[in-house]
Amino acid sequence: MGSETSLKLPIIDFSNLGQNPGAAEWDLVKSQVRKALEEYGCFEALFDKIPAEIRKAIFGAVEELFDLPLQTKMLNASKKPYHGYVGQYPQVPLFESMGIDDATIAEEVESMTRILWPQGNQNFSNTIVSFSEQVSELDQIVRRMIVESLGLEKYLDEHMNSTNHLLRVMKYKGPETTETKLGLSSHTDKNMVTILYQNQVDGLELQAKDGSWIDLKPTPDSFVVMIGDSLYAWANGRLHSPYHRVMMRGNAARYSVGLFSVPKAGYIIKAPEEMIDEEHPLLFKPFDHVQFLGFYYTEAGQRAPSALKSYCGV
Ligand SMILES: O=C(O)CCC(=O)C(=O)O
Ligand SMILES: [Fe+2]
Repeated sequence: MGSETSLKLPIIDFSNLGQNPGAAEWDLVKSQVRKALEEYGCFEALFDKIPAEIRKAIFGAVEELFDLPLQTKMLNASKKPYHGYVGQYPQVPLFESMGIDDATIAEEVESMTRILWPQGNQNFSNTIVSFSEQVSELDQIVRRMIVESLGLEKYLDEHMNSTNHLLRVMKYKGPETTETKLGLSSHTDKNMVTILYQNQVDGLELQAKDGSWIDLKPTPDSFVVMIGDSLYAWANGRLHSPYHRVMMRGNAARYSVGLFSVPKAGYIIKAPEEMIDEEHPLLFKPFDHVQFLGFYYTEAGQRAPSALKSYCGV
């Protein structure tokens, strides 16, 4: 199971898309997205609409945040798991992260910013909001392509309105030994779609369907797009939600930023009837993502090989 592989993730170029679903380029990219998500549940996306200043500024903002004293960061301790500050976990000592709910909404980000910088930090909140807005455009393009390729157009608005955007920023210290050390344990994401952007320190690994681990080495221009369990359930298993982990080497710190489209509390995730037939019997009973997360963070949920299956598998 633990073997390395020379498999490479597909790289999909979104740079030449007009805002024009139905054009030839749109359909071509859509078919690449579908294929990559069936096979890997993940791909690298080239998306040049995000200006270089914002790409650069985001890591400045992230470093500034993690450089705050621990007590300050802990002021934003999480109400929901992984939504606020997380760090100093004995099982993943190199890892810390901060979640920013509704990261595309300026007032929400500003009020969270004031917790950390009572005197305000407009530069920080502006950077977070612009980055999140730009990346959420890629999230919307990808999800629209998914909905179309599954033939679920009539659910497009419902699907798009069913989520909020959570931005999580992550820091992994370098282990500063010659050994490779665990940065973040293997898991599947529980949300709909995750889009990751990293500084140039690699470490993210993705498990292919054959069990081998692919080292991701995204270029400075690319984003890693990944499917979570909620979309896997909605598509009734047609798209893969991959296990992934972070393994750290060397001295340099790795910074990454993830935009997570997260189903709203109270929204029931239910595979549309179009997804169910003799070849594709229903995999999961309808569920509320927030309640599912509640189960995931219990001991039984953490132990289960697939928390979603244990929670609501048919
Ligand atoms: O840091 C990364 O690249 C991955 C983070 C991750 O998998 C997660 O936050 O769910
Ligand atoms: Fe993840």
